[in-house]
Amino acid sequence: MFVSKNTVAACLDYMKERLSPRFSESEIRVIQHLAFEKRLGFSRSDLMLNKTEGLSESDLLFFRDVVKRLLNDEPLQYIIGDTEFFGLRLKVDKRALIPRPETEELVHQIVNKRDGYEGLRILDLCTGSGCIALSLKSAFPTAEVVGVDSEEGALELAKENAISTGLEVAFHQVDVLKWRESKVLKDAKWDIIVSNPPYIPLRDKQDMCTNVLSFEPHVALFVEDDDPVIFYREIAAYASTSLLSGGLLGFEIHEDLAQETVKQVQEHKFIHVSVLTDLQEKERMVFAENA
Ligand SMILES: C[S@@+](CC[C@H](N)C(=O)[O-])C[C@H]1O[C@@H](n2cnc3c(N)ncnc32)[C@H](O)[C@@H]1O
Repeated sequence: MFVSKNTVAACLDYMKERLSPRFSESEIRVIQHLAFEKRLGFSRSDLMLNKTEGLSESDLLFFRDVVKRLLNDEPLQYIIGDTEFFGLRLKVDKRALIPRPETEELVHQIVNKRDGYEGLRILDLCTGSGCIALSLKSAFPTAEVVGVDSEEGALELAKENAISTGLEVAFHQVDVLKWRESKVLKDAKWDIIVSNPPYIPLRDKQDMCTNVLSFEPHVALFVEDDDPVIFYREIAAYASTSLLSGGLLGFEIHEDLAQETVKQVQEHKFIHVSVLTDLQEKERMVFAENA
């Protein structure tokens, strides 16, 4: 037994006591809410109103495991097993990167830029969990949406997310850096190409948190120090041949690499090239249109 009384209140106190050296009060409230929502389907108000309710032994084990894994630096989203992204509940696990709020901003920008368009053909390169592709399908129900990734595990997860959200997106295994050899990409034409590719130079590893480094797939994060914009160069080259005239190219980028990314795009004669900042005021997105 790890709490004196098996009640919701005692369990909340236990979580707070164990987590408070590492997490702020507001973070602990989020953790408590998500853990109780996952295990017992509690809303925030259920949590307030049911403090004297009893918990079973297996419930207590669940909450103890959540605490243990958090103290072992595992990201909360992997422990809970899902996350919310653009209003969709998506499964997440170590097969793919946890979708980030900045990426949600990228999706919002695309939706704003193409609001009201019908029958779009949309390609999401380096799709991971499928978060961008599925969000765009939910925003543009008449669109044909394709997501590609090099990793089998990520693609399995993306397909599971397509099933659980009921959104029809086709996912394919493609090495984006070898797009010239891809049957899926060759000869296809698109209205929108979007990508959040790996963009962290390996040298930045030393400054990164353990919960990212020890749990998230490195293939999703890192690029070689000597060519950190390799994905943008290849994707811009592909997009210049496959985006329709006026088609939109949208990238999430490394905050320090905006100008280098813009250069890759400009070399392919795109027009209306712009850099947008995220909510943290960091240069986070590049947009351009095919001439
Ligand atoms: C930064 S993650 C983005 C995942 C997802 N789009 C998101 O925004 O959360 C980059 C993704 O690129 C994939 N990737 C890495 N190298 C690749 C390659 N050569 N071709 C295609 N996908 C690749 C990784 O598997 C990973 O899923």
